[in-house]
Amino acid sequence: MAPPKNERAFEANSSIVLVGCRGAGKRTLGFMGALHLRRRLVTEEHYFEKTTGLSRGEYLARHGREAFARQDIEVFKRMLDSNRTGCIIECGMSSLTGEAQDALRQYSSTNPVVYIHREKEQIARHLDAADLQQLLKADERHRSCSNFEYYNLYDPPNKSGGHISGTSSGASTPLNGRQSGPSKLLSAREDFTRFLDIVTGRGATKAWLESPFSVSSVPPEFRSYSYALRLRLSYLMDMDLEWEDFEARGDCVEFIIDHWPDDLMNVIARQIALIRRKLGIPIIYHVEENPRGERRRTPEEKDAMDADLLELGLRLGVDYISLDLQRHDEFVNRVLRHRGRSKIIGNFWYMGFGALAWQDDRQMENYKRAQGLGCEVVRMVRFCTNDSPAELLEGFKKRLQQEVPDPKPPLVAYDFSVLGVRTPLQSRILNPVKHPDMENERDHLATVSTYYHSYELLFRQFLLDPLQFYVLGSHVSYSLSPAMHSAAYDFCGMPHTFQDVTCSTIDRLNQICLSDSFGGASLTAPFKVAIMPHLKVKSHHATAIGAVNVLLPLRGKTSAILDHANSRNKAGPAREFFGDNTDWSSILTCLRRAISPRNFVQPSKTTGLVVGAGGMARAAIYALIQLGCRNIFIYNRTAPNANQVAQHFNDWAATQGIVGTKGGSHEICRVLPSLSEPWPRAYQPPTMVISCVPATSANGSAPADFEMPLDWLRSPTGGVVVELAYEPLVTPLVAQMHAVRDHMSPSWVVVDGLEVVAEMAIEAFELMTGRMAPKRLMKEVCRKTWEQQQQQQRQGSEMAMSSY
Ligand SMILES: O=C1C[C@@](O)(C(=O)O)C[C@@H](O)[C@@H]1O
Repeated sequence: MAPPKNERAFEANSSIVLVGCRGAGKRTLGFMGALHLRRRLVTEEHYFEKTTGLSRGEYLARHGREAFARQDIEVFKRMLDSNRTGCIIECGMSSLTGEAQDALRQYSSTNPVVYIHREKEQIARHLDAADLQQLLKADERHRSCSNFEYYNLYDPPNKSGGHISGTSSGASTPLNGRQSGPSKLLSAREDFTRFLDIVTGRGATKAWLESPFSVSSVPPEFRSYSYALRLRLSYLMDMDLEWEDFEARGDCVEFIIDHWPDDLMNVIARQIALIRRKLGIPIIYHVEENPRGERRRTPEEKDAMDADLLELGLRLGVDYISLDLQRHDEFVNRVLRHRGRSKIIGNFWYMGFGALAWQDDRQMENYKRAQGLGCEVVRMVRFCTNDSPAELLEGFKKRLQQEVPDPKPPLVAYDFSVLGVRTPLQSRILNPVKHPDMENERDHLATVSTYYHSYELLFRQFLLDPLQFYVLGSHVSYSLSPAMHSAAYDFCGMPHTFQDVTCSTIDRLNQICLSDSFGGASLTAPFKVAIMPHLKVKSHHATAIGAVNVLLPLRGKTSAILDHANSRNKAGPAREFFGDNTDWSSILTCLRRAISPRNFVQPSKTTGLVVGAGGMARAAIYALIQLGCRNIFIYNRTAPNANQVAQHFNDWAATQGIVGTKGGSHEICRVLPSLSEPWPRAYQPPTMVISCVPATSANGSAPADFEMPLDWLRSPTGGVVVELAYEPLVTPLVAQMHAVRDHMSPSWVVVDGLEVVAEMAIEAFELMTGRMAPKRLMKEVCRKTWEQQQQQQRQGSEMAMSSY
């Protein structure tokens, strides 16, 4: 049976329309979205004024209500019509009228129309109490004229200094109690830009092209092993764990709607937004047929309500929709027609006694039907007593391999009993798992296994191998990486080890890397640049920067990258290696997290300053370029080295068509020859400063002791200072910025070296193992280990003093 046509497959460049009530945050999101997608922002208000020469208020006052209404709808339609591609369109109050909604409904057959809504209390802050109820009621009508929905979760200013936000965790509190203070609206920006990547379909492709070994570039159904963390709505509404506790507990979340609280649609939208913000992993959206506490429904009632609930999942742009293929064709077809970019998991669940046996031909027919309908994954699950030996399922999988033509959608298949899934490894992908501390007596399917146990079992059954990982370089005995990575292995049930090995020759590095049990290495000086000519495969970023700090063995049996990615955590000979750079991405994450909305990068204005000219300075420059900064200054004590780095990036930028925004030469990097130079008057003072020089003496040279000349510190909107050194943690620059913040300008944010180094280890762990890192844990271990090292050093020097 051929699948019905997908009616929500839009061209990637189609303009995206934002509708919703006042106070929902459309303007801010529109602005962020336009920057992210590099599109033009069209606002209804501005368009009206541009078209009629009058503001809406003026027009109303001058021409009266009726003429205004006529003009308003006409301008509204013209705005949509003349901006069909390449824009983000923010609708104002007009979208509350019936005629405008009809126009939107029609527009939504070719373009994404996103209904933006949020917590009522947040909207109430922008409205009179009298208007509120009426407006909120009218606002719900936006659902019927849109085809996407975005819940704009409140983004509170960070008080504790430690929150998880999507793929990257927030800042922890530095030891002196000062916080770097992640920027307000950071999570909103991350959430919304990720949502837009889903709507436009550019997310996965981008991740894959840029860093094919990153966790997000291999979808869970294509990993060698993957696990779905089951989270029920009934549990989430009243959970006794914190969101942070769910970090790195599954490759994706299966969100199960098993309960219908009041205001169900909005509750679901909010929970999806929370899962995205807090865990940042793909979501499988599953609607349970018999929700708890509800009366038995007729089949017609079931179909109508469940189709609406599934439709909501599609509108929210979830990654996977779990679709029961045993439901009526009409029901199945409606979901398939509206699937958009969500992947379909075609389900055949046999829940009661008398489930079809694996050897029954109808099972094979079921699989083929799902394949014919274009399902991206097929999930076949059987309830059994205890009469189903493992060989039967294995036999089914073998038969399927032989009988069904390619391309075959990945299969999830397992038996479960009243005690849960019978053995956790029946299915290779999307096995159900639970959190170890989660009490949920209703969830038979997940009562047995946790992510930790399932993974540990893979190693115990020799499906995966214990490996050795390293940090390699000439000064690594101080490295915090071994403690962070080891803690993460323990957390994840991986028997790997991570050691620091001091070495400085390529021969020695080779010796280590050629071992069959070599898992990967973090590289530091002198290898970051020296290794480049020895690597056959490098990420696009590493090539641009000219430096590598993460090395992975390539053990795939074919040359396909996916095959190599799926050979991680396995031993064996490796003749080729892959190099990536997480220095730049960690700096970028820290900058993004700390930069205030007032200082969001504007290519034509924003200025960045990088101090230093080594490998890390290169990564910092690249991070600034990736953020959109086109005016970058380099200061280094030895100016010729800075000239060389500037030259490298100016040459590279020219090949990419990236140009500076000021001066005749269009160069993006310039060198500041001395600290006594005044800040060049043609440029704004920097709002992003990244210091990449040691604060203690290294290799016999004097410590850099860098501080910002006061003339360079005149940004009226403050900015961010990222200090990469953490020996000592309060470097002269950090101390200076704390003083500036206390006495001159509180809008400077300081990111210390431990925050960046923890981020580097987190990203390296994910590349090396292919699994999400337990970020909060790694950050805690980073600070604790550093404190212990400091204490040991203090004790050491006290002992040395007393022996005099
Ligand atoms: O600079 C750093 C920190 C590091 O050297 C460490 O010790 O953790 C590891 C390197 O890969 C990274 O580039």
